[in-house]
Amino acid sequence: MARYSRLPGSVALITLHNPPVNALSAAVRQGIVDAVQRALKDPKVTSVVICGQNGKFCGGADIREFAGPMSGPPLVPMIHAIEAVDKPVAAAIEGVALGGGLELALGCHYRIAHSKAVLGLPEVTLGLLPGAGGSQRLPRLIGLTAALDLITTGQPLDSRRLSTLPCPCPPDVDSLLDKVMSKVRQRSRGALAPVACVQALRAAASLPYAQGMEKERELMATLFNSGQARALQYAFFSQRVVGKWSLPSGASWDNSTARTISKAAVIGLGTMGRGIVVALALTGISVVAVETQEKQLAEASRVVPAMLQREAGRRRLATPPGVISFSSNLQDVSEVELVIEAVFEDMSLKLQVFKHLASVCRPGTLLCSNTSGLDIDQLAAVTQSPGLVVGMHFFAPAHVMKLLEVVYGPRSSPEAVATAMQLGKRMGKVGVAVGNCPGFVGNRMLKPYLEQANFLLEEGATPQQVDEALEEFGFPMGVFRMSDLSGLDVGWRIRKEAGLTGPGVESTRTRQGRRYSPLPDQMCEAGRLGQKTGKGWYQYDGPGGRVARSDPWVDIFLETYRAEHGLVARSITPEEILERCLYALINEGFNILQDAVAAGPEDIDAIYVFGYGWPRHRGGPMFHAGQVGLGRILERLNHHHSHPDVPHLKPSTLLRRLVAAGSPPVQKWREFINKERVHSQL
Ligand SMILES: CC/C=C\C/C=C/C(=O)SCCNC(=O)CCNC(=O)[C@H](O)C(C)(C)COP(=O)(O)OP(=O)(O)OC[C@H]1O[C@@H](n2cnc3c(N)ncnc32)[C@H](O)[C@@H]1OP(=O)(O)O
Repeated sequence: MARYSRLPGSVALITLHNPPVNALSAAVRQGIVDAVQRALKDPKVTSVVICGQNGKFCGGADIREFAGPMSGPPLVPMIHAIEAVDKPVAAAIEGVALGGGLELALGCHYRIAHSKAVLGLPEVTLGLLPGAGGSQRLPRLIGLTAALDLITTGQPLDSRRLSTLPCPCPPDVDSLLDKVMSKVRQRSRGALAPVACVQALRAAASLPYAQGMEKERELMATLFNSGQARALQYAFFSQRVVGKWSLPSGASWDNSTARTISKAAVIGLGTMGRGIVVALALTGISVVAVETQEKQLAEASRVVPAMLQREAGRRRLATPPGVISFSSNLQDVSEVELVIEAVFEDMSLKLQVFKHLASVCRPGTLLCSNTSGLDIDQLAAVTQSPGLVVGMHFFAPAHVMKLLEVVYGPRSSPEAVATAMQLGKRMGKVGVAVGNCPGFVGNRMLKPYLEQANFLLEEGATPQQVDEALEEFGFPMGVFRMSDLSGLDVGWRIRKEAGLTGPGVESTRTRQGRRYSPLPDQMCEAGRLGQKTGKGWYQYDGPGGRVARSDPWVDIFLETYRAEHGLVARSITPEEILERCLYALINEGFNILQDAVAAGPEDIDAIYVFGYGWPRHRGGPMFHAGQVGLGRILERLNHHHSHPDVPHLKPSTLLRRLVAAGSPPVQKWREFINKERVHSQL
């Protein structure tokens, strides 16, 4: 027979009981079948362990039964049924697991054996073969060669201990490891751990166990003491910290209730809108996709279902995607619970859409804008319920990129923020709640970074030099390669709207009282918009080309520009490139914390890691500042702040105060900022 018991907690224990060797008699088989059924039916049971009474797992089929007529449940289907159950089943092997006993263990999902256990398939010695699946499962577990040896001789084995075994390797192991190493180096962009993993496995393949262990210890010690491990562990926690959002009003994730959205609409089916439709539909939400331009609508109706299909297939979704209906009529959104406006980044157009939405949507509908930096309050002001308006800033491609900035204004209700954050979570995004200001967090910090990159070109650097320094740091793409990919006209349009460039604006290097580089505007004026035109800071094989090559035209363009403005090119080191670009960005991060636009450094770091390609093994810009040393950042900002007309390099008050307070670790900044605020020091 077999005894069934449920251990405290969730494990069911099935103990074979048939002294002296727990042979699989008809009664034992029946007992196993019944016990497995019980374990499956018991909702409290989440896993099953099979063991044998009296220190013996099982001596195999009951040899005595072979002589008579078969009775009781047959062994083969019984083992099949065990293998098929969806709760994990483990065999705990003590003493012997022989013949049908080992075959029973092979049908379990896991096997764990005592060091003195003896395992074997001795059927051959009884004129049989391992006919309860042993001849089929064992070679799949231990390979054909070892299985041949065990099954044809019937010789039992001691329970193996992995440290005593050689590492099975393909004949060309060195070339395999070299190939993997170069792939890993390329992919990891300076991360140490993936490289160390390959080194450890090389040791397993080439060294005796003890030496392999020594190598593993050495590698682990290096990783443990590296800043990268600390950065990655910090990134792990910051991802979780941002989920526990809080607003200056005191509303937070644990005192606000989110609405569950089942019907949503997206307005505008350009690149962003299409991605957002797919992201929503993948969560099972029914989406009304609205586009008023006929041509764009026709293209989206063709492209979006294919995108959805592809992504659903890639994610092997259990739930079928939500239904998408396409429309050219804004009136069709009247029944949805939430709208995401994703029209062109133009305030007057967005205002027009919001006014229209306010008139067609049911009262209580949440209205969200996928703006990358425009004023959410201004949009909220044209609706009847400003509390129901938030920004949902997606990143392209919206159905792939993890980051979502959820932008709240002073009038956004906790419910609206909670719903947007919850929706982001359903879409698999890392949502970060941020305050309303031009560019929010991500793009506000990007501005001084881009600005410094342009200044560096004026002063003598090439786009390649700048990009190489940033890529060496760990960004997947340097700033100029990235601009070419996203299109130089995006920033051009924003600068035109801000009155910084365009007809009637004088082509000087100081605008609106600040140092300004007209280089990117001039590139656009020359029709060099990036990959889409086949030419930007680099040249490509043609419009839409992806492979960037340096372009002598750009070198001549920069030389001419410098000559026109009386600038003398100087040699610029990668260190200066990093300091100027990254410290300007970090400094803006401190300003953002000071202004309470981000709740803490983790929010900024999550935004940069998940949305802007900041290398995860460097934690994020604010964490990096702590690693470099706040004093050092302050000193270098002071050094580079030689141009009083470059305010982004002027060290932020918060940075100064942190340095004055002895540079507390990044985990303490939130508390520090709150205290400073209470004492009106910020
Ligand atoms: C459709 C698929 C059908 C079949 C596939 C499966 C086939 C099989 O499983 S065939 C059986 C394979 N198993 C064996 O060949 C193991 C045989 N037994 C042993 O090798 C040893 O008994 C032992 C290592 C398990 C224990 O050794 P030890 O402690 O020295 O005790 P004994 O050998 O004296 O045995 C004690 C006692 O138990 C009886 N016994 C042992 N194994 C079986 C068995 N499989 N079936 C029935 N009875 C078994 C043994 O005869 C002794 O009995 P007595 O005390 O009455 O003599």
